Amino acid sequence: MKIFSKEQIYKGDQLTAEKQNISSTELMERAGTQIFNWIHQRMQGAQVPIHVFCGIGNNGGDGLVLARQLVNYGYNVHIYVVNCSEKRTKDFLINYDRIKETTKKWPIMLNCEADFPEIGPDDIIVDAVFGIGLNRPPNEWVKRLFQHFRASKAFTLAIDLPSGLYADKVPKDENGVVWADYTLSFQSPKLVFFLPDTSKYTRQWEVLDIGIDLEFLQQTETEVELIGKNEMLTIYKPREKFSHKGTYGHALLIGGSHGKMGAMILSARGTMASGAGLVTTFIPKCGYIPMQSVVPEAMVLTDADDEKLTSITFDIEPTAVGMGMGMGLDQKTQHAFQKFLKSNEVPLVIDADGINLLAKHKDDFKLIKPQTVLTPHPKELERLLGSWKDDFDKLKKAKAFSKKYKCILVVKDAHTITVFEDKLYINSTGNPGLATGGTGDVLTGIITGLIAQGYEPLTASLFAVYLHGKSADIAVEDYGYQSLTASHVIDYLGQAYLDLFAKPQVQQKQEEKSGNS
Ligand SMILES: NC(=O)C1=CN([C@@H]2O[C@H](COP(=O)(O)OP(=O)(O)OC[C@H]3O[C@@H](n4cnc5c(N)ncnc54)[C@H](O)[C@@H]3O)[C@@H](O)[C@H]2O)[C@@H](O)CC1
Ligand SMILES: Nc1ncnc2c1ncn2[C@@H]1O[C@H](COP(=O)(O)OP(=O)(O)O)[C@@H](O)[C@H]1O
Ligand SMILES: [K+]
Repeated sequence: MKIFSKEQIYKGDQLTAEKQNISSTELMERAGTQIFNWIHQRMQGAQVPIHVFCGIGNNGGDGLVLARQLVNYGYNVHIYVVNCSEKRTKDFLINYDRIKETTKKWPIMLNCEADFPEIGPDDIIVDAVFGIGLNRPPNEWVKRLFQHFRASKAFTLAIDLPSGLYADKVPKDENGVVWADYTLSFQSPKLVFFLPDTSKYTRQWEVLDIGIDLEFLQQTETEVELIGKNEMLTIYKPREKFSHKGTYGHALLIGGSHGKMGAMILSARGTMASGAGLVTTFIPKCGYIPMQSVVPEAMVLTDADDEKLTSITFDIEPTAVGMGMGMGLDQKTQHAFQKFLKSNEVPLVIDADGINLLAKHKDDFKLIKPQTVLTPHPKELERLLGSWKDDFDKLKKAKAFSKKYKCILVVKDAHTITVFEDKLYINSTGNPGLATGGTGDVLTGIITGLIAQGYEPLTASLFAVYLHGKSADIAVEDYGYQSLTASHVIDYLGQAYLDLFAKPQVQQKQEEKSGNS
């Protein structure tokens, strides 16, 4: 799913109005009506007090359209105008007049803290104060209004995005933002819903279709994309009937050290489960027996050293290499790693201590070949890029790094973001059950396995991150967040593949009723 920028959203609105020959007021009517339909479908006329807080821009206009419809349908609605600026938009004013014609209970003007209404914990707040047009921090009293919302504990539904949140930067003061339970966003979700600094401002979100011009939606290239099942179905490579293990590549995994062989075992199992034809591991001698015993499907090559890697040499011809898992930072390992980077021509994934070694020897950045995949967690990313001011600064630095070295950066987090040059791909699967040792090693195994099978490195990264998270989403149903382990992610990977083609439950039920299968 495309995530449009603020500028693109404004352009889409304008183009839609022109092409569909409608006014911006009619588009606002559509937007507000969609919000109303969403609420009406769930509330069915229930008389819970609904407090609609409208700003003076178009977000406030949406709120007024909604409030008018709620009044018309007999809801218990209280309407407020958050009178924070003289600059009211045309469509706000039109809808302000319309609401005055609809009800004698005109909107209440809020000008300061003394005007704040009482809000009960079982009431509903609709936040239509600011949308994507916010261009400076709200006034102090408006910030206090947002805190008043939060203190009330009422269910808070934000329109388009929680007020006080910018579409393209991180707000400085968390008290100056509405903490929404749910956000109904027009046209596309906003990037800020997925970033560690700002995702806390909405627990859940949903996109409402307001009939923006289809051609515009399809043809506009966006910098950010949300990756879900639909995107993955188009890149999935089916297994051929007359195929054999040679068809699906030979993955080589390099890493491990005394006490950290588990990382390599998890990676190897992840690679195998991703569908690679053959897997070989290159590890220090001490890992030979554990690896052979736990992963009999994988072949093992060993370093001359017992405890660490000192010289990476092999006589196989891998189709993809994944390295760095549990590898350690010994100087001899560093030299072997550097030498390997210089000579390697095979598509490469670098993780964990591979990234740490690069970060310690920044001169080696130049050895990163185009299309190399790096999979840092936040701490490794910081070692690689230096510290950042906020999430937007982090993404800017990540894009610059990717552009400079033409590499793919898999920035791991609750919503992993894969960065390739100027594009950001946000993953939609995964859960906090993954916050446990070894899950990253499994991910590297899966990426390597997919590249070995012929997926392009970028596609392999996106698909692996998606499958890894999906597997955890399925496994968590059986194990819960606390007991989910990296091994479960491997065990459920098959379910994640199968889920790609699972029919949505509704469709399945309909087909069962009509006797289809
Ligand atoms: N396709 C879409 O997404 C559509 C969006 N619409 C709505 O339009 C919104 C954008 O509307 P606007 O551009 O009018 O802007 P908003 O209503 O989001 O924002 C605030 C308005 O107040 C002013 N302002 C900004 N920061 C302020 C501050 N700190 N204190 C006081 N005033 C401030 C701005 O000049 C702007 O006019 C969207 O978020 C959405 O709710 C709909 O009406 C129509 C369709
Ligand atoms: N709260 C979370 N929600 C979703 N995914 C998470 C969460 N925490 C961690 N993950 C995922 O788990 C993996 C952890 O990787 P990493 O930190 O490298 O672990 P390790 O080095 O122990 O293998 C990443 O894929 C990351 O995106
Ligand atoms: K809002």
